[in-house]
Amino acid sequence: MAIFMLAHSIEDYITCTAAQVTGASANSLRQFRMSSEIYKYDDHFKTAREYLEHFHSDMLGEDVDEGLAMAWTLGQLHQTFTGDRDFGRRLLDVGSGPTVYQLISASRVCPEIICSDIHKGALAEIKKWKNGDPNAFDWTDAVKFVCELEGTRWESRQKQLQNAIKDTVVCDVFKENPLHPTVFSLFDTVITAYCLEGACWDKGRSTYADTVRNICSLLKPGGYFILMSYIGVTYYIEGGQKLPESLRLDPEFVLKSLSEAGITVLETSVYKTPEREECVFSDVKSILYVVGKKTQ
Ligand SMILES: C[S@@+](CC[C@H](N)C(=O)[O-])C[C@H]1O[C@@H](n2cnc3c(N)ncnc32)[C@H](O)[C@@H]1O
Repeated sequence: MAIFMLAHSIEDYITCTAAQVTGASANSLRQFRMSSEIYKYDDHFKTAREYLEHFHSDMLGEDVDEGLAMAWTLGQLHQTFTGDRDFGRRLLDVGSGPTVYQLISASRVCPEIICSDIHKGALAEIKKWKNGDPNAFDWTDAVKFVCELEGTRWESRQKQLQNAIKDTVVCDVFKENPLHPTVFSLFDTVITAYCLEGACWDKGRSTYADTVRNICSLLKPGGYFILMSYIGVTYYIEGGQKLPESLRLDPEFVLKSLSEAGITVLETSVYKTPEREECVFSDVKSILYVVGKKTQ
């Protein structure tokens, strides 16, 4: 989990890193499309790896600005996936970014997990980790934390998650079928953590509701939907400027969007972000965690 991201079209992600080589300004190269997979990750971090190092190198520590609440989040996911519900075999994670913490608990019950994101560099980080690459980001602390809750052995659970991640695919939540052109049958469970609010931050509420509908269309009737979202952001900070946010998400609107997309909400929890004098990335107020079931 981490910050909202301000670059939300594929063009934004394809900012050319050649600026460093040629001395040209990044702005003058913004229009230039590279065929390479080395895209700028967002407006704060050049690469997905930099993002990981910033937000997750002390993953169980407290980041008061963004309300990074890893222990709370892992605890919510643990409770969800150790309950009585049958989450099926096949799970899709939408907007995975370069992270896998959100899938640790799920991997105990769902043996086939597909990770998806618009950013290929983020997916490449997941692939490295799945393949046991020695340069992959280290998720051991998160895995150990969940294993303490489960009473399981972390080495075998880490392997279980690595084996469960079957593929990483490009997705775009703005498409009616976000996984197009890749074809999958409908999923038993869909998770999305901190993706839609970032993707839609300047696009308004009706676009947000469309993205909720788009990703819920990938879920089987009777399947489960798990969402984590930042709430109450009124601005993002970029280059020292406060950029007004267009969604102003509150739990009521998020839940209404889910309901309009055919999801019956079963459980919600809220984590309140600690008060702080100055915000670094945004003025996020809380985190909403939702478990729902597709009924239509
Ligand atoms: C804040 S990160 C969250 C990553 C991860 N889920 C987590 O919990 O840390 C948001 C992710 O949404 C992805 N994203 C942004 N716009 C998107 C879009 N239109 N379609 C799919 N993913 C998108 C970004 O590339 C980024 O990896």
